[in-house]
Amino acid sequence: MFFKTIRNKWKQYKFRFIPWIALNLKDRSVRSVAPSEKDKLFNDSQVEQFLLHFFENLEKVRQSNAQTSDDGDLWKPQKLTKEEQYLQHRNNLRMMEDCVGFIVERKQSLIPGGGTGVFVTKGQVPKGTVVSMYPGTLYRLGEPILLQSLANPFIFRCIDAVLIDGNDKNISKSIYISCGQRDRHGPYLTCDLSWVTQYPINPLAVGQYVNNQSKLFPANVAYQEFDIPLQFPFHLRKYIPNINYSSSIQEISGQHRQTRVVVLVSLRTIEEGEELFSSYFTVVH
Ligand SMILES: C[S@@+](CC[C@H](N)C(=O)[O-])C[C@H]1O[C@@H](n2cnc3c(N)ncnc32)[C@H](O)[C@@H]1O
Repeated sequence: MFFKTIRNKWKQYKFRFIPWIALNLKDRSVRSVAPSEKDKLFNDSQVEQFLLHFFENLEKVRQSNAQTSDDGDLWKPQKLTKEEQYLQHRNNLRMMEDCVGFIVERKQSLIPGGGTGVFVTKGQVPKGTVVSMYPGTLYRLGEPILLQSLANPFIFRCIDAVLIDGNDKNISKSIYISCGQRDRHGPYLTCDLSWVTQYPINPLAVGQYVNNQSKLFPANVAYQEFDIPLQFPFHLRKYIPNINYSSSIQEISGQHRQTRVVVLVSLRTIEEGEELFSSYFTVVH
């Protein structure tokens, strides 16, 4: 009876972040989304085109920096020294500025006690642009997330109840890396392992640090889900900052499970120096 009540309550729970974050925050203004919109500010093909374009540009930078011609598609970010990771990150930030006209980075939040936030540190973001991605391990209904989720403020909830653990530390980090290693094809990664470090290869993959809006700082970005299609180019999958907790090839059917990504889309023009704020309390009716 008790578990049934909890299960029903959970089914009705519609906010983006799980309950123990809600308890932490004083300002719980809700962003309400009508069913017809399905919370999409951008259509799926626009998100796909954006990601293809951005990842192709990351790939160009990688190829132009490849030290030997025979390393092909080999991707070993975890083998780089801290300094090499930093240089690679700086090159990719420069690419970001050329490619989309702005840069986003993590910095101390403007909210007292708000920890780290995400800022537009260069350029201007036009309304309706992908500014960031929410990285992490994807858990479908029934997959074991309880242990990782305890006191973890980085568990994001998709509209269809898929959970994303975007914590870059402790057990969450170990699980993400081991799922990424499990799903690699020989030397070729199918997700980005670097967002758990200080210097993500994909500079968009910092969306888990975006703080919740307040009266003083209303939301300027909103979350939007997108399932990466199976035909998405294999050589660009190494820039996707998400991985399924269960193997991407389903045991029973042998079918491939799609990878979910969550992008953060600007709700208005965002100027250089502004911090990004979302609504943790988006409710979809
Ligand atoms: C998903 S994390 C965001 C990243 C976080 N700022 C950090 O440094 O790790 C969510 C946590 O950030 C903090 N946070 C987010 N929005 C906030 C706000 N408007 N005011 C105070 N703290 C906030 C709360 O501690 C919350 O549990």
